[in-house]
Amino acid sequence: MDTGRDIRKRLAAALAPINDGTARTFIATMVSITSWRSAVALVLTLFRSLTQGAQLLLLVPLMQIIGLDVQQGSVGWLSGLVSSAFAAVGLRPTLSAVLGAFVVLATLLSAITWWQTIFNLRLEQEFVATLRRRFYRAVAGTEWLVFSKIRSSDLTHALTTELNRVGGAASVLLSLVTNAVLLSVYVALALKLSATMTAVVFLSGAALLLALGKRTRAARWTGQETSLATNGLYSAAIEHLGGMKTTKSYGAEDRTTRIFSDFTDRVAQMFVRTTRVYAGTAFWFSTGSVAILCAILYVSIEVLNMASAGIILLLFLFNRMMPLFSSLQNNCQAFANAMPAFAGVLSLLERCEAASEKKGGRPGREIELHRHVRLEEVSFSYGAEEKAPAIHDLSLEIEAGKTTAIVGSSGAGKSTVADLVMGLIKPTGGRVLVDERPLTPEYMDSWRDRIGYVTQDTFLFNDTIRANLLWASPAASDEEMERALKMAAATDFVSRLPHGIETVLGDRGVRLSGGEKQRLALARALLRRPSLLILDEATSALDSENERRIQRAIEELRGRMTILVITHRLSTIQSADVIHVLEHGRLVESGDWEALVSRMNGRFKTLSQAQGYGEADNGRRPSHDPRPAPEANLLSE
Ligand SMILES: Nc1ncnc2c1ncn2[C@@H]1O[C@H](COP(=O)(O)OP(=O)(O)OP(=O)(O)O)[C@@H](O)[C@H]1O
Repeated sequence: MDTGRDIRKRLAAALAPINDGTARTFIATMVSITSWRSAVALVLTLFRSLTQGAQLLLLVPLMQIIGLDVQQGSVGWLSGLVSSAFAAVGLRPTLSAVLGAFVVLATLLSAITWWQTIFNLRLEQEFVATLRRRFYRAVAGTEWLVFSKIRSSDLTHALTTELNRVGGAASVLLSLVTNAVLLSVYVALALKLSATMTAVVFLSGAALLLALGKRTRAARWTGQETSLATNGLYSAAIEHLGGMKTTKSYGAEDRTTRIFSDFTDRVAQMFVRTTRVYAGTAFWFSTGSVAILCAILYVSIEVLNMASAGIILLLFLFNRMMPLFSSLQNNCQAFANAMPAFAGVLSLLERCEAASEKKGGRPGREIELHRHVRLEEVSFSYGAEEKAPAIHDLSLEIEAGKTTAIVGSSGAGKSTVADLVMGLIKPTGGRVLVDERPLTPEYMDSWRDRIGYVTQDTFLFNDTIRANLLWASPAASDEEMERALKMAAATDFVSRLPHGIETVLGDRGVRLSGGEKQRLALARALLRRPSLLILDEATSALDSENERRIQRAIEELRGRMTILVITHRLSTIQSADVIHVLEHGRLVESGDWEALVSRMNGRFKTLSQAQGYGEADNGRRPSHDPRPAPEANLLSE
């Protein structure tokens, strides 16, 4: 036989899935976000439960009216209570008064339920929206290096599906509290009627809960598996849709469809399993409830010889209580099922918050670029697993008002230098200085405000061109936008679009060609009138005509703006004031074009010759088309 300790242990095990740290954190988070609204929800629940209890009590005068004896035992006490309530409002418990009261209470109950439904839904949505905003802010504020190591599909999955499930958990929790309060009201009434019978029902209910505790654990397991399966489905969907062109060109549609189908099957399987757990529970509860109700009837009539009014009232009460046990069990399962989603969101959130970029500082911490950006013996490693640092003891200068180029083979560390200059990553050794001021967190907002950054991987919103431009510089006027578009050689194609600057761009700007997108991204950067314009392979998708136009525009900016060009293609940097050549994260050569191409056996000279720049005219005029197919780029190793 189970000892008290055994039962306590089993009870703790049954409740473990909803009573662990995650559940406690969930409740604490929900209460802290919804604050006083949680208290209002509780008060509404209490009102609703009391109204339902009062409605049930109206059975007592009704039984009296149809001729049952309601004066015996505890029913007599309840009958006295109801009569006093009627007397308090100056009525006698006649049939019409009782039915009238019933209608009033039913209307009140419907009104409270209606209000509670909307209130709880708002509460749930507010909770999820706040959590979602907090999550997004944490993600956006995460240090670049940490962010770049998190799978974007994990973040998308957490922000969408998983946070929806967390919202579901909030709703379940509210319903769990409602059911628990209602059950307490019924229990209080039942105790008044028959302590013995209530104890029997409670023990039976508890026994059922214990017996089905395994199912709550199963619900948590299916919850975990559902999180994994939907996460897999998300990343597969994102990867497969993003790579559809490659898939088609490889004729691999069937293969990717098969991979995708596996994920889909897994998700379907997990949902079926979850429902099976719920359905099993419902089966055992309804069967158990009937058995318990029969036992109650038997004991009340045969053993306790209870009066008929008491039996009817108890039957009504227990008939309402048993589904509440079942609902509680269901709530527990659904809550346990959603907890892995919350745990996953929380773990990502904590990871992002722990790696939050410490920037912002005090107002007035302005930084200006008047003289130069200087890298002083800078080293940088992406992680302990890296064999050699990405940047090694690098010292170089980006002079204000000049155009500086960084060239080098693929993986030489060019983009890492740009990230260091922007302060997106911190040197593991050495310093980055702006006008001899170390680039520390308190200057970061001011510094980034002064940067225009254009990459090869252009990112445009699914919105109008105007909105895309204003995103970078919200106060820009129409004239400024036009000027920026002109400087980026984008005026022609924008004016040819159906609605000009008001044209809505498709998903990631798909309606535009790669070169058009790059020109818009450049216009957006120029609109900020940056002190430092960083072009990281920014003209890689442009044809020679547009590249020349942009180069001309950039040349017109000379002296007004500091420009850092990172490129494979030497055609874009012929007029750069200084060219730095990187190799394996080290600086191997620096100088202007003439100086570098005239250096015997110089690395740059070799590179320029490999790209078709001959001896004639100081190696400026390519001996053949300097623009080979990108994959044949001769700077790549
Ligand atoms: N987020 C990252 N995590 C780990 N290693 C990285 C990361 N980004 C870059 N690296 C590594 O650092 C080195 C320098 O990369 P970087 O992107 O700066 O080179 P790059 O010269 O810009 O190359 P490319 O011209 O091909 O863009 C490479 O070996 C690369 O594998």
